[in-house]
Amino acid sequence: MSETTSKAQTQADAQTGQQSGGTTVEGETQEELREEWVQYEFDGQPAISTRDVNVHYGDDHALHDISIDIPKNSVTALIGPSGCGKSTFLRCLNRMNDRIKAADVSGEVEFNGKNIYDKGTNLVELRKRIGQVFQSPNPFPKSIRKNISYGPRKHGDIDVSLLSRLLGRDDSDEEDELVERCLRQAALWDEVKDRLDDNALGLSGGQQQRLCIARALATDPEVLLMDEPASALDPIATSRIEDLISDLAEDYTVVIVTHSMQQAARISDQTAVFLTGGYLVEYDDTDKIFENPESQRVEDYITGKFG
Ligand SMILES: Nc1ncnc2c1ncn2[C@@H]1O[C@H](COP(=O)(O)OP(=O)(O)OP(=O)(O)O)[C@@H](O)[C@H]1O
Repeated sequence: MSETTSKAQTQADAQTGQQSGGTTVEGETQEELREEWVQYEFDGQPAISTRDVNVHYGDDHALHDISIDIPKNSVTALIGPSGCGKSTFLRCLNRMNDRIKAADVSGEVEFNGKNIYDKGTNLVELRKRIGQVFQSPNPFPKSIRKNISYGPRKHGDIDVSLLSRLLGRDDSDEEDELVERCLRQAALWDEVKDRLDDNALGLSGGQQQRLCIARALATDPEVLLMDEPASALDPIATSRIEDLISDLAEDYTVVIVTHSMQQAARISDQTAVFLTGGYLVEYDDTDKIFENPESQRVEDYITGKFG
């Protein structure tokens, strides 16, 4: 279907009843849905490319043939109604679904020229390069400093100097530099620089979430996956996280699941819209999705007719 006819065809389908009532896409394959919109094109290289990603949880087919290219150094939002597979798809991007026994993933996810689902992929290395920030802030019950340096120390990325070890000291210039860099990148340094050895659990929710972002940055990732990172925060803390995400996109690729269409519109460069049943119904520049989507279903969803 051509670009010019696709929307008209979709609307005609809706009138002839081929559309299945908006919230579901029963009877249509991902391939048929895919014909409703034009392949999203952008300048530059993708950070991640997915090809025909399917996920089953037992008999439940939770994601259908998801194929998208995610541009480097930008924010990609995944939106859609509850249960449409946003988090499942996000977890496919760094194989976090491997931890869910019932999840069966097929298809390819290409990162740095390799399919991350190939045998022999080093999962520790993969998750250092593709970090994750969760819905609720989950700092370790350790000092602010140790929250940042724990991972790099564990992986041997920070060497404690021989002198420090002989003196029984745990600190190092390398650690100090890392802690300051990550806290600055996460816009938290000024608030915590005088209490780096305090327990992180004493920070506010918004500060804890920025600490978790700083912790994710400490392993030197290329991609940050965020699953509703602001949903547990008040509006002021949310706004700080949104500003931070926009700043981070200068150096990192961010993929964010959000329930808030306003948030997706504010901070993302491109948006993928999923609908119930685990189908991708449109993927394009965020402005296009919110101002002139190709798919009638997307228009109905973003104008609040359902979902
Ligand atoms: N661990 C699991 N075991 C079995 N089924 C699961 C599991 N996680 C998700 N599912 C199912 O997969 C489908 C997609 O769920 P997922 O959490 O990915 O959707 P979502 O769009 O992120 O939802 P929400 O917006 O409510 O967080 C749902 O039908 C859900 O019940």
